[in-house]
Amino acid sequence: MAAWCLVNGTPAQGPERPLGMEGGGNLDPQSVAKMPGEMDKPLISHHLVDSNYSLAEVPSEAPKVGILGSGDFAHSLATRLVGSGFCVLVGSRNPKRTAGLFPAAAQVTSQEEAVACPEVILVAMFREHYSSLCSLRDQLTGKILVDVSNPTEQEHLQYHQSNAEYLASLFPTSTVVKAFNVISAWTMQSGPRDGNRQVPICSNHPEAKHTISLMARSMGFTPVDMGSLASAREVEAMPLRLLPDWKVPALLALGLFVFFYAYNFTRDVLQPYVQENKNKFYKLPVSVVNTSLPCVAFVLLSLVYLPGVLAAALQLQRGTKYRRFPDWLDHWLQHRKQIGLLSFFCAALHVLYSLCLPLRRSHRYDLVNLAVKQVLANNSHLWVEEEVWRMEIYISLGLLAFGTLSLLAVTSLPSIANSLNWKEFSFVQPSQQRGVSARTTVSSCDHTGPHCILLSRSPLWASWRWC
Ligand SMILES: NC(=O)C1=CN([C@@H]2O[C@H](COP(=O)(O)OP(=O)(O)OC[C@H]3O[C@@H](n4cnc5c(N)ncnc54)[C@H](OP(=O)(O)O)[C@@H]3O)[C@@H](O)[C@H]2O)C=CC1
Ligand SMILES: [Fe+3]
Repeated sequence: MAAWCLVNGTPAQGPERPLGMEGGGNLDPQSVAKMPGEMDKPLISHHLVDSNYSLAEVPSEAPKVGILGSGDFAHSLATRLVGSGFCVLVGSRNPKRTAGLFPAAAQVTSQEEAVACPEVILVAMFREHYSSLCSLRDQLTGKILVDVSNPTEQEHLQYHQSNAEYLASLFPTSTVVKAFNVISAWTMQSGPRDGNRQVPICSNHPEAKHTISLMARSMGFTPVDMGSLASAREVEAMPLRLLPDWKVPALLALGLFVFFYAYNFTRDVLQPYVQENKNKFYKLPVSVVNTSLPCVAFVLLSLVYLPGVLAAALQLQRGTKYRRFPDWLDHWLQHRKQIGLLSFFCAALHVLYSLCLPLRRSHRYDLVNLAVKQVLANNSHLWVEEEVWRMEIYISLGLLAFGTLSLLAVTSLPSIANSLNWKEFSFVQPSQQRGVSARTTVSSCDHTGPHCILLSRSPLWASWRWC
């Protein structure tokens, strides 16, 4: 049995640390959720356990959280909450059947018992079953109900009221908070990783929102305040979106690839066939693809830098930088990161394809044919100095260019970009510090320096925003 427990910051027991609980290790002892009415109790700041942790070992002062439902998400929530030092009560319609599935530290009981003590109840059920909880309305009065549900696409279109607002309408005497729906059961259980730490939270009650924010933080997530419960519909739509920012850049890359593929096919395959009756159709899967990829990469890379130049030219022409850009330019500026990463993707594919070229049988036949020709010509030493140098330099420059592009791509990862300061970032992505995006019109600013320039530093190919 492994447990590592810090009570008031003091290690209480042995050092084993279960896999997947790293998020809990980031806890700031001061930021752990304190439930209402528990503000003066000793703080359990850090509590990592494995699934064999028994209930008896959860300190009695641990903040209590109830979970209604015993499905996949309830199980992940319970595991994560137990690992973060909470005392968890799971309310099931059939506790005997489901008890064995939960960590031993979580108490699986009836729905009535699970909601009796805790001030915070996580409703891990589907919308259509919310009404089955109405019998608990009196017990839930004054408590915080956290709606973690995600509608299906069809439900999202069908209902104009979000799941959270629906829950609030069923329980008008409780406080409803929307949270955790964007986190998958797997992430919830294994702990937050880079990039998916953010938990949008909304509610009409700031105090309840604050409580759930602290709870999310103590579970290793980063709460994002989304305002009132009216935003719940937007929050529920988040998991339904499929790469929304990538649609236009991906279509652009595809369009460019089709164009260059058609051009290279006509030039390298069709033209020799028509004019010289040479069959070079074997080039379609590798050679033509490989010739098209760098063209796409180059054009995409130029499209990353072009809007910054256009924006600067527009500002020069207008004589001011404090006016909005046209919508098309603004969208273009905002999609530079995606376009840049697609450029990197095409360049990486080109490198791989190029490395595989000598593996092709056609290449081996070409080499053998060349050797035979040399023997027939009685030429024992083929060495064209210029060709040799040309190829050496070509490969070296290609690799250097790819290395530079990789650096741009790596520094565009949020975790790395966030660890760089302004000077470091502008050193790596120099031309981008002057990239301009001006959805922002700023009225109260002296516009004198970088402090007014940097509104958002989303990575990369640089969505640095200037006012
Ligand atoms: N799975 C995931 O990755 C994520 C899920 N969610 C949300 O969490 C909620 C639960 O999802 P998930 O755990 O996957 O679903 P499951 O189907 O695994 O679990 C749903 C649970 O609801 C409980 N329940 C209560 N009343 C009823 C009823 N009348 N009929 C049927 N079941 C009832 C059941 O528990 P019992 O029988 O013990 O009462 C059941 O285990 C959903 O709203 C989902 O959108 C959100 C983010 C991620
Ligand atoms: Fe090349």
